[in-house]
Amino acid sequence: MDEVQGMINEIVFRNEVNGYSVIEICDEGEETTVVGYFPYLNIGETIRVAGAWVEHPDYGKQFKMEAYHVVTPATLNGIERYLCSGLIPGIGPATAKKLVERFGLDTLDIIQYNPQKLTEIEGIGDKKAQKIYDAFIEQRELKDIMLFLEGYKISPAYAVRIYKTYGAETIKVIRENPYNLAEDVFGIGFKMADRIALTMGIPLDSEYRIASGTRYVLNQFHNNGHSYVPQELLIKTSAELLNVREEVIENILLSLFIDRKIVIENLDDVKAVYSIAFHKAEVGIVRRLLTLAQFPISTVQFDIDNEIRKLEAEDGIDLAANQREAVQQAATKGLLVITGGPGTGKTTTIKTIIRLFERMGLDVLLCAPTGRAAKRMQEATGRESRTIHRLLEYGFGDKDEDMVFQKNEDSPLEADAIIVDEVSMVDILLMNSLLKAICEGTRLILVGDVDQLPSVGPGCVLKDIIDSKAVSVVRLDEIFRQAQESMIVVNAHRINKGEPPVLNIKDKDFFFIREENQAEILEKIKALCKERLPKYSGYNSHEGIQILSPMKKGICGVINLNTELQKVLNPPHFSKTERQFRDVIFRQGDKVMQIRNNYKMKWQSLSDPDYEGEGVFNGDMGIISKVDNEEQTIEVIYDGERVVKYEGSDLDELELSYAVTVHKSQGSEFPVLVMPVTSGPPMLLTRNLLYTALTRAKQMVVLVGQERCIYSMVKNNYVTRRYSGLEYRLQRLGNLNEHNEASISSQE
Ligand SMILES: Nc1ncnc2c1ncn2[C@@H]1O[C@H](COP(=O)(O)OP(=O)(O)OP(=O)(O)O)[C@@H](O)[C@H]1O
Repeated sequence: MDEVQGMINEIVFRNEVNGYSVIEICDEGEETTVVGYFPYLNIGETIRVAGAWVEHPDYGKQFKMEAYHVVTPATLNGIERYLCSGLIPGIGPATAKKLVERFGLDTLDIIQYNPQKLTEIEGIGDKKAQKIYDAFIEQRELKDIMLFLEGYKISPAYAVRIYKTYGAETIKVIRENPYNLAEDVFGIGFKMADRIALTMGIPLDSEYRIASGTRYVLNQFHNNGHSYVPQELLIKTSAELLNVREEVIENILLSLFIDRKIVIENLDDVKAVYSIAFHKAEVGIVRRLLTLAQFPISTVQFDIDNEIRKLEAEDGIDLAANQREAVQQAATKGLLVITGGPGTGKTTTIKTIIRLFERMGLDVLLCAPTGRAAKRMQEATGRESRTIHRLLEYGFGDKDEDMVFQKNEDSPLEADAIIVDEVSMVDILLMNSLLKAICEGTRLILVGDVDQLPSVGPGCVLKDIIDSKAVSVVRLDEIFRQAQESMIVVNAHRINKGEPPVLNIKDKDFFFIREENQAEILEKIKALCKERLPKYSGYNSHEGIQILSPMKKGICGVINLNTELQKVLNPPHFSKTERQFRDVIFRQGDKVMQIRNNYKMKWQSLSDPDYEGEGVFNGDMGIISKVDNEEQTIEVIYDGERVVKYEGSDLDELELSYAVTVHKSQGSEFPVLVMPVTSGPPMLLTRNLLYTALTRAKQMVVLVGQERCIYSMVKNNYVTRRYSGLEYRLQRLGNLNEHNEASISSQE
């Protein structure tokens, strides 16, 4: 085996997922190309590589790495290049130069052992010195962890994620129980954890392995929207994954049940297996909903019918019979559900309910599951509306670091009425948390469109509540004349009933452009967004025009659409800085979306820099206003007002958002919507998805693709079944309560 040594001059190519890299190393002016799977690499570092010389047909002589180790940079040039390679936020080329000029070969030791001295450099204060120290230590730890994990064939990209979860504890946690990885680290499945465990010598039939694997399968079902899993299905799936007999799983389930790690319950004729949290949530929702529904609400002093008539006269509207019914019931019942499709008057009804409640002197709180939905509700009603999380004061608890809802059964919401919009997006955990904070006697009004896609999290709460018939529901089904003018509304209702949409009526708002293949669809969408739609609609793709796609992958999937649209809508320009993060380039001027709720992320007001707050939420869209490659930060302005600074791996939470998936668009509305319609997985291309997509548009819809795909989506009434016990429990307990009431009154 040969050996070469040199300082890494350039990383010519790197696959972040598996670590395969082509690098240039330099030793005393002599350059060598080295290729191989490097878990960890940094410009400026010197490496010693063992391997063999090979001849590449295109690139000539290269050194193929078999093994290598890193030699800490030992020359001034090496240290400077190492520091400004993008490794440490806060150190760019200028700072690196100053540091090396001042501290010479001791620079890295100073950072590691005496960071206070860094403040001797102009422009570095205490805060920045601390930041540099933290990042440096993090890099050192990360390097060790990457090398450790490489022994188990874990790629650098996963190694970073694992490190982000466990920090300096990583190696200890994995040695203790590698199966923790599957539960704790986003994107790591049981199989990867299992591979590590088996390599570490844990036997195939270890009880530990079987229990972890079975719980992992159960969690997978929860992640796919199920509140429980039928026992038989869980046993079968787990036995297949773990390659053991079904009896082994059956025994493990029993011991997990005895140890109170899971719940097994007979729901009618199904043996349902739940994780504890989901079982608690489901049972809690049922109890609390029925309590609210059955709590007597007194309105004797108030002539509600008369008051509604007065409101109608003042607003110059004539409520439809079921709208009036909804307003009356909202005032007289503890719990009411209002459901209806687009244009059926939900917002008008909510507004009337609020006005009536205000006249009755009731305190009303408004909320919705996402920031965008809450904002829309606020705009439509002219009253403050918050996200459910904000309403429940989600934040750090007194005792520990965990985030908790500060509003709960011990500190309930103080209100006479609470109106929740877009309830179809609320999952069982959030619904339970909300209900915990609502006292008996507070009126709860749940509003939503039951035909929308269900929540991302487990359960189908709105549908189950409605189908159970255990609580009062008012369905709004009349499309008002004003709404009928819109083909978006008319077509949404047609699609919901399984009828094909009517396309391209002159002077209307629903367009279809025929393109046969995906490459042409993509080109057409690019042209539409760049030229035609901005001219025609007055909006642009940064503001107002939104592309939705059913899929993430493929030519017309969100990932490729964003790459391609960025090229035409925000191309590189000498005046715009940019930064590559994993496979994405973030450029000044790009439209981006936050993809996770982050309650700790700080923002600053653009108009008043002294005004600050915390929290950026899943689905928030903004524009990149600054890319600072010296500080290694990216600034995003949300709603033209809140400035958020992303550092380092925060960028994991940011995506380009010229195009977003239909699932991500739930709860949002856009003036103009463009969507590719082309073939794809039938489980995805459903009526429900098309309906949800179209109802996001307010002024114009443009579908680009193949008519037959639209028709097959309309016909595809496949609704993924979600295992949920909510409807069953509501029915059973609701009936039981009714029965008890009836028997009590007959005894009286
Ligand atoms: N009783 C009514 N009489 C006449 N017009 C009405 C009535 N109720 C609602 N409308 C009108 O119908 C249209 C749709 O109503 P609204 O916005 O309340 O429906 P929505 O269900 O909230 O719709 P979307 O879900 O699309 O926002 C509006 O233009 C509204 O003014």
